[in-house]
Amino acid sequence: MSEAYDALLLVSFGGPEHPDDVLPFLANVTRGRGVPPERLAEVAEHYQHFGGVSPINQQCRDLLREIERGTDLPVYWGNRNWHPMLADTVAQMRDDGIKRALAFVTSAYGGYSACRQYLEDIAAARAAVGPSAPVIEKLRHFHDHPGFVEPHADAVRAARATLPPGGNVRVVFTAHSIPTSMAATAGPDGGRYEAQLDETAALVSAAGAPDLPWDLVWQSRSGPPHVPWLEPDVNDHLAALAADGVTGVVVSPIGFVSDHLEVIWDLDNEAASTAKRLGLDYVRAATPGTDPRFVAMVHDLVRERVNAADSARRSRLGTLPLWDTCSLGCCPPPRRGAP
Ligand SMILES: CC1=C(CCC(=O)O)c2cc3nc(cc4[nH]c(cc5[nH]c(cc1n2)c(C)c5CCC(=O)O)c(CCC(=O)O)c4C)C(CCC(=O)O)=C3C
Ligand SMILES: [Fe+2]
Repeated sequence: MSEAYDALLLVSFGGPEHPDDVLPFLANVTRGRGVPPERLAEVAEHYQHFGGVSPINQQCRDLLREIERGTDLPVYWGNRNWHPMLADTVAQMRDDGIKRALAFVTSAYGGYSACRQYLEDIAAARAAVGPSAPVIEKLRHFHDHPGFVEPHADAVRAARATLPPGGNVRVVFTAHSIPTSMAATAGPDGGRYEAQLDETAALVSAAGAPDLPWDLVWQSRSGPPHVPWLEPDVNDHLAALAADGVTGVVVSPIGFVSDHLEVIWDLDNEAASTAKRLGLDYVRAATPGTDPRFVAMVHDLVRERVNAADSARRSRLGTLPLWDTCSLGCCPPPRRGAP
């Protein structure tokens, strides 16, 4: 497909696949991040509720298989926090003679957790492999690519159709909350994580349920209680909607690309119970997963990067500035322990 690049690398978060993996996985995720032990114990229980198996790795295997069907490039897969670990994958790529790869990261947005941390982990994996490690270039943010927006929009439409007819229905878009200090440093001028999510929400709403009002709220808050994170939390928001006379909600997790643990626990379990307690009709819209349009998007992003001409005409629905390569100082991590 291209002479400039000789491999494609799928990079994801990673998740445990055995009860014994849960604690070491959580240690990898939270190393040096100031997450209180009470929160970790609580999250460990969420994983143990599913037998210690997060669905995310299998979802990556499924996506990998579908991506491989559409390209002649060898496709590799490495995670930030659990096996297959990026450093092992990059070592394998080196052994296979790979010189220059493109990386597709399973996060559509900018910001420290959503983008830069992946760049840092790719850099750390390359450093661990040494000077013979392949060059690895991350593909751009895809928050407004039709291959991401359209599957979310169809899912909203399909989910809505399962609610009882009539009623006062709202679409509630969710994404992973982040510390407000991290939100402030996201992107070249700050606020980019929220701005991109707001653009995605508007696009999904316009395509999937243009007649319904919508909100963008946050889920899966972590960190110590005294550190402010983006609000409102989805559960608090459902209570506010119920108090306002809303009778039903379609919850669409546009912050994510697959139905991993943050979706099946924090939404299908927690938010769904909150809605039940409030007497709200509740349905959760699916994520792209292996939707053929989402898989085709990956190939489109590769094509766009390989052909400079295509970079000038990106396949996209929004208007926020986009770039191929993040600048070095973009999205600095929030200072920890700062007053
Ligand atoms: C922006 C963002 C995304 C979306 C972008 C992307 O997709 O990358 C995301 C995705 C995910 N987050 C995930 C899991 C976890 N996130 C945690 C903790 C944290 N997430 C944060 C942010 C994000 N997280 C932050 C700021 C923290 C605090 C600690 C820190 O500053 O880093 C913790 C620690 C325990 C806790 O929740 O406190 C866990 C277990 C899984 C895997 C699910 C599975 O296993 O199926 C996925 C896809
Ligand atoms: Fe997370």
